[in-house]
Amino acid sequence: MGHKRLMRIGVVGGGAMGCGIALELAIAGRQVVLFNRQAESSEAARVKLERDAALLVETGMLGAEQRTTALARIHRTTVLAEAAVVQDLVIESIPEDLALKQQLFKELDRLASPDTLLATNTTALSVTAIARDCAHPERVLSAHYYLPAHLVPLVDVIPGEKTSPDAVETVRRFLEELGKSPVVFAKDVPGSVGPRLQQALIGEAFRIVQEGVATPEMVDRVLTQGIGRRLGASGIFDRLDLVGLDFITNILRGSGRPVPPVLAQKVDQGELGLKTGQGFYPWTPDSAAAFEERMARHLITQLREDRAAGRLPTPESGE
Ligand SMILES: NC(=O)c1ccc[n+]([C@@H]2O[C@H](COP(=O)([O-])OP(=O)(O)OC[C@H]3O[C@@H](n4cnc5c(N)ncnc54)[C@H](O)[C@@H]3O)[C@@H](O)[C@H]2O)c1
Ligand SMILES: O=C(O)[C@@H](O)[C@@H](O)[C@H](O)[C@@H](O)CO
Repeated sequence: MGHKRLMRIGVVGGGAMGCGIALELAIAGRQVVLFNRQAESSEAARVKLERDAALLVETGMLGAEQRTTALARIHRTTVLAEAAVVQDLVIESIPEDLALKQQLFKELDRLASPDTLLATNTTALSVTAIARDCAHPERVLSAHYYLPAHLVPLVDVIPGEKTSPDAVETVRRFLEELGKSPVVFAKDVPGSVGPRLQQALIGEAFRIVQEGVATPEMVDRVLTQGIGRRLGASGIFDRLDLVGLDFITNILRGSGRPVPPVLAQKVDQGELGLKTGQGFYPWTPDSAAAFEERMARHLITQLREDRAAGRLPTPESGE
């Protein structure tokens, strides 16, 4: 089935997330109407858009002329109807408050024609609940971006209980056209996957600080100079395959932690990761070497940048 190309987009809530979303849309040639309730917050959005665009130009991600054209595609308004009427898609990014979002979606649902898609950027609320008072909940879905929205590729696409498959597929394709990496999740589970993983990390970080094991600065250093560095090139399951599923099982057992059944089963079957050609992923010698090389290149890039910026000492040459 042919899917509608989404060219006119309303963004409601020009704060930290809404500005990044609007900028990326405009760079990709979309006409954007960016709604803020107050003239002051709309002016703050203008300043933020200009600053973010300037950095893209400085880093060579965007030409100077492209920047001017893109910013001109963003029309800022304090009139909600302008962001909702005659749009192909409206993306909501107002504060994380269910009653506020329900009220806004009721209003958007009334203002926008039934073929205008409505997306929420909620982090942890149910999209089904947000669409509760909409007459057309089939066009409401969640498109959860990550901060800063124009620089992090992942967008979680989450259908509500009544969202039409066509709306989901149209938004998924649209995000790909923008150069994003959309992942469609099957269930409307508040918090979906990324925020849930982050909350586990945040919870553990607080426990570590409260137990007096490390200061917040130490925790941040462990992340930025240690485990966080690798996360740009690997996830959890491919990394476990790299270190060996038997190895991680021994670590869990040694520290008195339960071994998840899916992990124990893999180890019992001799599926230990890269070294056996099968773990959570299948591996060939070539794909394993490519994975290790990609990781090494990623780490080299970060080392080089940190040393050049003086964030890490440059090692003695040994000459
Ligand atoms: N900040 C993040 O890391 C992040 C990441 C992903 C998703 N989100 C989600 O995005 C949404 C927005 O977060 P943010 O960080 O951009 O917040 P923010 O406070 O920076 O921006 C919210 C914007 O909405 C405006 N606003 C407030 N009340 C409004 C209303 N009733 N109607 C219309 N506009 C209103 C504010 O003036 C502001 O411009 C939240 O649902 C949040 O959970 C945030
Ligand atoms: O990291 C992000 O950009 C988002 O997922 C946020 O909504 C937020 O950091 C939550 O993950 C916190 O749990």
